[in-house]
Amino acid sequence: MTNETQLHPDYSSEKDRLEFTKRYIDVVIQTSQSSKEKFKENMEKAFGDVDWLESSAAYIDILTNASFFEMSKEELEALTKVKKKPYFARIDYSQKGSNKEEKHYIGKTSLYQRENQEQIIVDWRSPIANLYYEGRIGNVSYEVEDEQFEGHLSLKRQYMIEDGELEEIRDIDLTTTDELLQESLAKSSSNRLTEIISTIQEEQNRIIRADLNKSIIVQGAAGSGKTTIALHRISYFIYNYKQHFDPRELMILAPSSLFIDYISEALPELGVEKVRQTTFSEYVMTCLEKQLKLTDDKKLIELIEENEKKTIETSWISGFKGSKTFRKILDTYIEEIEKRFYAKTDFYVDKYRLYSAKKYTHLLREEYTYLPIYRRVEKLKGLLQSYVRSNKKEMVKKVELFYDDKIEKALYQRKHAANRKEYISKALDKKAKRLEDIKKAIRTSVTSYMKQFEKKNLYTYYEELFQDPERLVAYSNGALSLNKSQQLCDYTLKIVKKRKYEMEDLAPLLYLQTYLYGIDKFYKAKNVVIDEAQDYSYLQLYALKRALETDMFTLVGDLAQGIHSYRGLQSWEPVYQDIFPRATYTELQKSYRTTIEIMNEANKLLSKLPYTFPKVNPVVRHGEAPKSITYKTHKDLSLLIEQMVQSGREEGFQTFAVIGKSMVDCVTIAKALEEALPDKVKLLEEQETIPKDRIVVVPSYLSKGLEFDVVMITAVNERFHEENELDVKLQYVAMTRPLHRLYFLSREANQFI
Ligand SMILES: Nc1ncnc2c1ncn2[C@@H]1O[C@H](COP(=O)(O)OP(=O)(O)OP(=O)(O)O)[C@@H](O)[C@H]1O
Repeated sequence: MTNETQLHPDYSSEKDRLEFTKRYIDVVIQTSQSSKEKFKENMEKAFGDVDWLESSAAYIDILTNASFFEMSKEELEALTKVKKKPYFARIDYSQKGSNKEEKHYIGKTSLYQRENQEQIIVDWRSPIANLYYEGRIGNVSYEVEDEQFEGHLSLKRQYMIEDGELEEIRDIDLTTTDELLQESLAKSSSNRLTEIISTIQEEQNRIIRADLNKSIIVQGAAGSGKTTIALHRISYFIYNYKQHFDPRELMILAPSSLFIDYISEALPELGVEKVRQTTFSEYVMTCLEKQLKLTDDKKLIELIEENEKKTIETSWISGFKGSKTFRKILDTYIEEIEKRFYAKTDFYVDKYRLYSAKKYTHLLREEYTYLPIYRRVEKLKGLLQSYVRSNKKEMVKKVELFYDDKIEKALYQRKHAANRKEYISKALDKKAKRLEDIKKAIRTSVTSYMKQFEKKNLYTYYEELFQDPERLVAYSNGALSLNKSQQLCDYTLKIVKKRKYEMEDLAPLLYLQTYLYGIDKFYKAKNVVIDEAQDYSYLQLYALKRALETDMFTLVGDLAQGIHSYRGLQSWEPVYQDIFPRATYTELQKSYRTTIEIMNEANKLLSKLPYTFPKVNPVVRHGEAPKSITYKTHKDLSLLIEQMVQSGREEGFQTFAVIGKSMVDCVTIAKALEEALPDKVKLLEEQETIPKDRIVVVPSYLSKGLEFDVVMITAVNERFHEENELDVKLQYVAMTRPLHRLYFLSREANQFI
């Protein structure tokens, strides 16, 4: 604790307040574990020795009122977690027209008295806490459910509380630079995702709190806090909609399991651990209720290594299958499939016409369009069955009456006994036969009527789509040449015939499933957060929106890091113009991760990309400039890395990564390092957890989204080429991973851009 803090005029009262809050939390936790009756006793035990509370209105209220702490299990768990740091800020606010100044202590979770609504800790997600993030000292306003409140903000104060002890008090106003942010950024990279609540910046706060009923698209520079914001927005959503939404109705789509592992550390702290976390491919398979055999998604790697001519020649197919043109092809295909379900004949039971083909088709194409095709057919089948059921008796009766009438007439009219007997006996036989026929027709007519319609599964439909290149050209309205169509069909059929699929087939499959068979309600999340959204194709996003029947999406991404752009997005425009027209589009240019020196170098690469991005602004934090070092042998390289890690550790850094362009280079590096430093190195492949205590070796394309204190971009045999867009992006991604230090290690000087 600094002397300055102790000299702060409010030091003593703030210390008391913290003490009070901590003890209070203890009592609530203790009492909830025993019984409510014990509450008063616990309170007296906890506060019996203090006199500074005697006059506190809150304390008196508490004593007379034990019912306030009926908390849910979740609330109690949240409280237990924050005990050592119950709040991080305070604002003093007075409502317009009132001269009463309210002190609000802001923390990760709230604690309040149910009876008089007086809050001991205000949740950072509550409306009034917005003043901490947005409000300047002076006249301010905030909104609660569309109602505007005006007032005056006289104090914004931050606290550093470590292990339950008040370390520092800082009053902030317009002129003070946000020191807490600076300090938070200077820390080493363990557990950082969780620690930003106190330092969320205004532009980030606006995104977190943006209208939850609308989608939002964020183009954010590397390190601008996209992942962090996305997670906090979920937390904010849960807080605001806890009455209406189950957290399981929210879904985070992450780029890989590795990434899920990385963010899941942050989730419990934010109270969002119950949210569904999955990847796009896993989610599609859930919706299809089938574990598909996916081919290895090696295209990117092959493009990086440039050793697969075939991949380069066919990579347009990946892009095409995610395009708007392909969506139109699917739409036409679906329309064509729908037509196959138009009825050709009227529906008869025996000789009775119960339903006309015209009416049937009308229902199918006009009335039931809210249902997927196969469900419409099911519904119509049910409708025919109910017609049969309700006409059954009458049809049987008609037959009976017809024969009974004949028999009766014969009884009176036929004079000759033998003749009459024979006639009646035949009539009875006929009647029995007709009744049998009609009963059989009643049982079978619906099934046999439905036989005119095809019954195929999704995978057959998908395969059939590629069986006729000419038809595809027609469906595409000429956008696809016959030549290309042939190439597309040959390429796809070769795989799907074996019932295998590529990553790029998943969106079309999801789309067809949605329109042909439908998606089970249970799988439909109502609100979706997508990180690294730039790697999604138009069709992936479109299909998701249709499948989930919601447009409440939070999309965060960075086109400059779009290393999958051969199949992903080239621009956000089609997303906000076409898919989510209600969306708000925002750009974040400020980067919090790294130092000015590192960001300046990374910015130089941005200008080599075919986009017009403004330069990324690093938050004012200086560090060492990136260094380039050449080495000769593998042994030299591992020595070099070892030294850097060693000196980094001495400076207090904890996480170290060696990033190579390709996996091939990484394997070489990892081998060399492993020899020098056995058991201290980890080569990171997809689907793995990141060990904190090891030097991580990771290929550039897998390092996206991750961060480390120290990064050593290393080239053995690979080179990053300036004229290759993918290479520029890969190097940019790698360069924006470090928090504090960046080194370039290569055998020759020209291996980096
Ligand atoms: N307001 C903030 N206060 C403190 N730290 C912050 C803040 N915003 C972001 N950070 C930190 O900056 C780093 C980058 O954040 P994050 O990983 O969310 O960025 P990103 O935009 O997803 O980056 P990338 O695109 O490179 O994956 C993290 O360490 C995060 O904790």
